[in-house]
Amino acid sequence: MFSLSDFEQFAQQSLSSDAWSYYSSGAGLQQTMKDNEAAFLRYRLRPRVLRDVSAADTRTSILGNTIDFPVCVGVTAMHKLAHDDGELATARAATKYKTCMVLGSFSTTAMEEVAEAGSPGLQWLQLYIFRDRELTRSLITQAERVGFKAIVLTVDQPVIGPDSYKSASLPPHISFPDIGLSGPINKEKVRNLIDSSVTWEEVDWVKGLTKLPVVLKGILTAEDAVEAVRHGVQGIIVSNHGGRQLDGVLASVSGISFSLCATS
Ligand SMILES: Cc1cc2nc3c(=O)[nH]c(=O)nc-3n(C[C@H](O)[C@H](O)[C@H](O)COP(=O)(O)O)c2cc1C
Ligand SMILES: CCCCCCC(=O)C(=O)O
Repeated sequence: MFSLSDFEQFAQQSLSSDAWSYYSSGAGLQQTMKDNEAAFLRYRLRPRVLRDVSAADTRTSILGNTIDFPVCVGVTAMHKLAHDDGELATARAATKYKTCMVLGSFSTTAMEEVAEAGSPGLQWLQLYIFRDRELTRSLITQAERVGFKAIVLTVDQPVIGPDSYKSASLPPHISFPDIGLSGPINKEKVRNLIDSSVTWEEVDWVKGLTKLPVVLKGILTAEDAVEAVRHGVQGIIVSNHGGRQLDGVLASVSGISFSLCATS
């Protein structure tokens, strides 16, 4: 396998049809999902010259931690849909290549085990604001305890979109140990966990609960980037959730320039 499309082809052949459709689909007519890729293809780089590249170094730092190259393992739920090793395998790989992994709240492996498998690598926790605020708080406390270095609060998913998993229940081997749900899990039950009434107040609430940096994931507009800065978050991830939530919104990469202009 040489390219992402080789890998994609292999995945399609190896996965169950529900898992493949979960990993590869977008919301609605998938206009935004398709545009994410098309927008990347439209961008062109502006190379600068005469910069002494005799010792090229791809290392960079994110929120004060060094990674070997500027690509991280973004958050995706339910790694055990793809392989029994689930998030343990992803964590090992991220650590091997010295980059950051963002573990999902909907991890199919306990946070503690993922932290151990990825040690001493860099890991962040992705968080939802659950209706159950104690559960939300306990995930933050646990992330601090196991040594995660940031909280990534997903703000573009107050409701899990209807296209997120095709069947009504998840396969029986799928469980969410940190959330206390074991299989077979009903999809509606998962959707009902998330609080759709969240506002910027909850951002302040999360910030008040932890000393870890808080990163907002799912900002697409200049206005919200400015608001995020006003609320004192340490980072934003410009994203449309892979076109999996709202169809018809702008491509993630197009949001980056708006957000950069606004925050600078
Ligand atoms: C299979 C799959 C599962 C995902 N699960 C989550 C999740 O649990 N939480 C989350 O915030 N984003 C989730 N995402 C969205 C990704 O983190 C990411 O936003 C998306 O792949 C697109 O990249 P972009 O953010 O650069 O647009 C998931 C995406 C995919 C493809
Ligand atoms: C039925 C579980 C759905 C979890 C949603 C995770 C997510 O954000 C995604 O895009 O998928």
